[in-house]
Amino acid sequence: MNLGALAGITSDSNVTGFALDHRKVAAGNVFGAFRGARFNGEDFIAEAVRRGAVAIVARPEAVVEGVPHLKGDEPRKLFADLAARYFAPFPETIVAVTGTNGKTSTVELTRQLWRMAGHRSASIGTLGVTTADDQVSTGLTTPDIVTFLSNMAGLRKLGISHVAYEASSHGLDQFRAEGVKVNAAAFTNFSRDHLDYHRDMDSYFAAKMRLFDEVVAQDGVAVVWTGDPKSQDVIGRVERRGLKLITVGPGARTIELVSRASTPLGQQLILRHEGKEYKLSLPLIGAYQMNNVLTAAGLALATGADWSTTLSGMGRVAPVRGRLERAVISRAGAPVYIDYAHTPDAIEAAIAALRPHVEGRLITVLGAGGDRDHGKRPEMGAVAARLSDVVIVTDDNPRSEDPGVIRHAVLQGAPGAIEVGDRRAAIGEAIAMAKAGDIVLVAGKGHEQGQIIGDQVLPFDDVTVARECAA
Ligand SMILES: CC(=O)N[C@H]1[C@@H](OP(=O)(O)OP(=O)(O)OC[C@H]2O[C@@H](n3ccc(=O)[nH]c3=O)[C@H](O)[C@@H]2O)O[C@H](CO)[C@@H](O)[C@@H]1O[C@H](C)C(=O)N[C@@H](C)C(=O)N[C@H](CCC(=O)O)C(=O)O
Ligand SMILES: Nc1ncnc2c1ncn2[C@@H]1O[C@H](COP(=O)(O)OP(=O)(O)OP(=O)(O)O)[C@@H](O)[C@H]1O
Ligand SMILES: N[C@H](CCC[C@H](N)C(=O)O)C(=O)O
Ligand SMILES: [Mg+2]
Repeated sequence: MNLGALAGITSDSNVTGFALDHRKVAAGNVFGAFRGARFNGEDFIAEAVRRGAVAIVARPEAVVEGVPHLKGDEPRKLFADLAARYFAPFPETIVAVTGTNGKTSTVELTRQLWRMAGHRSASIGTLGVTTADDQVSTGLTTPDIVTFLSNMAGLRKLGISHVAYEASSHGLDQFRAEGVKVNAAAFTNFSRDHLDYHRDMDSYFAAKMRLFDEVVAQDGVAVVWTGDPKSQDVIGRVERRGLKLITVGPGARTIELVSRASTPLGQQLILRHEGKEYKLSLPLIGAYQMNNVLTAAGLALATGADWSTTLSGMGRVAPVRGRLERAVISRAGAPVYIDYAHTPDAIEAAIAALRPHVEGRLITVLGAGGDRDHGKRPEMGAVAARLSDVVIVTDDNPRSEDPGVIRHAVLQGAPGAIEVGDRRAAIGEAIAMAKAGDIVLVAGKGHEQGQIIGDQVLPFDDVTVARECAA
């Protein structure tokens, strides 16, 4: 593609791609030079040009010599828009989900509901790029903008018409998922996380709200879960911008949750839609999974699905990997659940999901990630201690930090807890102590396949380890 046509300048250069990292620049690439958390990409401009970059997208103040300088006050946004022109076309129906917890679950459930309605659908998020036939990991929840746009274009080439993606606060803040038309955007909930990256809760919330204020199309739809303290705030913004609004949850206008009762294998819901009541047997346990299913149903309706197809789809959803996944039943008869809870609110939601099924004790195994929000550690410990009968504090991706220091921080909130650093030993101990009627919850890693220690990723899968410990 011609640079002149792409960027609206005079240039005959041929554009062969887009690069964010100067080490990945190939001849003919447009290089985006951005200031990041660790490096200033502007320091690599000269090197990128030497490697064959045909244009540089950077702040007006940056120094660019030898090739056109495409200037933007928000250079990541400009880069995204140019890259989108290069990678287009994209799937015709695209929706995004934000919120502290529930994004992965909601995009995956949306993908399933679309599929059951006869569409070729995909999701992009923490689990990678998922289609009906395949799952490919990208390493991040919201991939970098080049990966994001090339994946979107690739999905369209595969014949996928519907895509749901996770918009993390980092991703929104760094313009990592822009340039495609977003037909609908959903809000799941808001609570503490990522205060290592965002200054405070207000700026964390503001980052998420870019999805509704700027990213979703002006003729798009907002889907809001009503059961969160921040829901009204989101609804207010959506109404001010004049977006169409779909609400789901308690007191909601579109899909109202009238009542909910746990059943051994799931939950029985009464829903109200357009004045009529419907009974739904949801094959997933836990209130939080119901929140995500209803939000996914809101997205399905927002993108043209009819109610009866959506309702019957909700009754047939398959579990999401690593979210309240029952790994094994121990020899003593205690079920062992794996859940990706890694925030205080998520620990509370995961425990609340299991409580109705506990006859004896709830034994929770948890840790907290290294190089992430420090303040959430004692809060996670405190929630686990308050709501469980036994707590075992262990390691969960210590990354560059001393694992003992992280455990100590979690234990500050859970003074009576048992400390077992090695995660396999901790899971083993929980399973060994569990009796019939007890339930073991192993929180924090869900679908993850590795334990990150320093720069190494050691193979580790909670589900497999739980099965091995129970064997
Ligand atoms: C803090 C953070 O979000 N960092 C992400 C961000 O990096 P950055 O822009 O700050 O990059 P930087 O390393 O400071 O470098 C600045 C610029 O110089 C460039 N550079 C850098 C070095 C060099 O030699 N040459 C070069 O060109 C970089 O490519 C970059 O463009 O942009 C990069 C590319 O888009 C991401 O890979 C990187 O994710 C890091 C690895 C990460 O761990 N991110 C996590 C915290 C994250 O994003 N998590 C969220 C939320 C999780 C959730 O709750 O779901 C996610 O969406 O996954
Ligand atoms: N609607 C919800 N309300 C409260 N907690 C939830 C909700 N949905 C999920 N959770 C909790 O959060 C965990 C992670 O869920 P999920 O992976 O869907 O969230 P996420 O927002 O994608 O997380 P991440 O920020 O890591 O990408 C679940 O295992 C569960 O413990
Ligand atoms: N997307 C989240 C995942 C956390 C998962 C947990 N296992 C951890 O390492 O803290 C993050 O990167 O903060
Ligand atoms: Mg996720």
